[in-house]
Amino acid sequence: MELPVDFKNKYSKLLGNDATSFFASFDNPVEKGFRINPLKHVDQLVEHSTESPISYSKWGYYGTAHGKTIDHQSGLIYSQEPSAMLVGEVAHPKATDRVLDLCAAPGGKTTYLASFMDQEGLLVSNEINHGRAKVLAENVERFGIKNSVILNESPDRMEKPFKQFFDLIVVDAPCSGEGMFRKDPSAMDYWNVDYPKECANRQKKILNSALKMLKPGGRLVYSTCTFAPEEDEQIAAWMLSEHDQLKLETIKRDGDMDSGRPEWADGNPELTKTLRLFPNHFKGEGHFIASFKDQRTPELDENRKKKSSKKSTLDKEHDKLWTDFSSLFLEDIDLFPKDNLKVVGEHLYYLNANINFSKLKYIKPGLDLGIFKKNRFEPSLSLLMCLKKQDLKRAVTISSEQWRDYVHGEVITDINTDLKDNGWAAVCVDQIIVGPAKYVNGTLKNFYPKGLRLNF
Ligand SMILES: C[S@@+](CC[C@H](N)C(=O)[O-])C[C@H]1O[C@@H](n2cnc3c(N)ncnc32)[C@H](O)[C@@H]1O
Repeated sequence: MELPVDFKNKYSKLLGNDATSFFASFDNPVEKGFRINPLKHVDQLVEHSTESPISYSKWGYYGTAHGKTIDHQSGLIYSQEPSAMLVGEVAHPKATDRVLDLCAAPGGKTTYLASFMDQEGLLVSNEINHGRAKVLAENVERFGIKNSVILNESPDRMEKPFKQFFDLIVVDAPCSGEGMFRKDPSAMDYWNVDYPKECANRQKKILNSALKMLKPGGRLVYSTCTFAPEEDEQIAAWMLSEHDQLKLETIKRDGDMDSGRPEWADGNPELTKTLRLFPNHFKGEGHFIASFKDQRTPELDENRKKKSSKKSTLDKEHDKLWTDFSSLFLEDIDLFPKDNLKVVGEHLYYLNANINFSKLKYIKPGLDLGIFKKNRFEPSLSLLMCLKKQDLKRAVTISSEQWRDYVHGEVITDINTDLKDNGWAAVCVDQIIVGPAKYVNGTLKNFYPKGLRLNF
């Protein structure tokens, strides 16, 4: 790979004897990986092998994730480069935390964080770029994250509505992307020797906003996919010197992981608590991670455990349509307590938190359960994706050959089911829920979203 001359000069100086193997590693193949989604509670993948587990990731495996498969399309797996998995591991939220993923698209870190949270707590995923935020929403939908909000905001506009709100914030910052040169050589096109400094200025702005949203006592995990000290150790050093309340937490390292280099910043020995991944030492792309803890005493938050009153906040008509649907479709209608439901436009959303959306641009103000259409309720793919088969009263199992016809958008005719009445059904392949359909006189009318349909 032809690396920029200025890049080679810079890292020859910084790395000394190690520079030769560092540059040589850019000619090695990219390491691929995928993760299993624990929210799906499915024991076995259909099309992927789990022979090569990644030691430091609870859900990670080496190997390629294939897109046009039941595993991927139903959210059983998420394709992620092995180094990026470590960011989620370091962040490691508690199930009940309020978590913000501030630079979230396409959703690699968000889906990792959700894996720890077991559908509890609150996960707000924000992406500044509208097109990328839409992709993020699709990935969150497929992964089946129940307690999710997706925003399309710039971090500074979030400071006020979310003042000291989050227990954990992940800033997977936009960066000069040097660690991705091998995976995506086009990242070299906009690289120049001053680019890391420009990125560092933007990172400081994003981090200042993030810190305003962090609760006293909270944690902030910062990561980049670049080798540039300006965006890595120097940003960590700046965080410590500008914000007295912050301390670095030691990130546990295996032998092939490097620590941050104090001498590449202000010499503060604390910086060895940060983590660097070099592709000539580690089986993955280049990454940097720092984990900060706010030292102040957490304030008690009395409003946190809002108890469900089972009282509907919906108007009478919407309440009836949802109740009619959910009592026929779900084993337990309290999976979505009524005081956490709200109608926005014609859509019904579930959200287990009080967020004032009036000044926020959002893609999804909660889990999109479905849409009200003239006297009926139509369930969404997002609703089905966050359920387990045992949550359902109405499921129809099809074969994996029929699945190809289903995601292609066809009516499924040759089915074997105990269902007697026509109406909504979840389409399943074994234990895996793959999407919605309407059971009509022995056939399945296809409601797989048009925008997601696949051609084989
Ligand atoms: C490294 S990527 C995030 C990857 C993501 N966390 C994942 O794991 O899939 C950085 C993201 O920051 C977004 N971004 C760019 N400028 C930003 C800004 N000023 N504030 C917040 N985010 C920004 C980019 O659009 C990009 O999606």
